[in-house]
Amino acid sequence: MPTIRVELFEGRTVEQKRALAQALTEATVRTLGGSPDGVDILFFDIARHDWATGGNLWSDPPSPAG
Ligand SMILES: O=C(O)C/C=C/C(=O)C(=O)O
Repeated sequence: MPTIRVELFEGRTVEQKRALAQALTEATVRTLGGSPDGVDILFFDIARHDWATGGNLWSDPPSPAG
């Protein structure tokens, strides 16, 4: 069964996650076949101070140079 991990910044609402779970499940079944009951969606809320891109934490203010 396909299992999809979604790692995202904390703060999204249950309604947003419900809508995303439904959209991802529909897209998975449409693309791969099978049953919606066979698709698992796992959400992982990540704090901005636990996520870095380009060496910079998302919790830090952007540098003046961009
Ligand atoms: O929007 C989120 O929840 C996470 C976004 C991450 C990025 O935009 C990135 O890593 O570049």
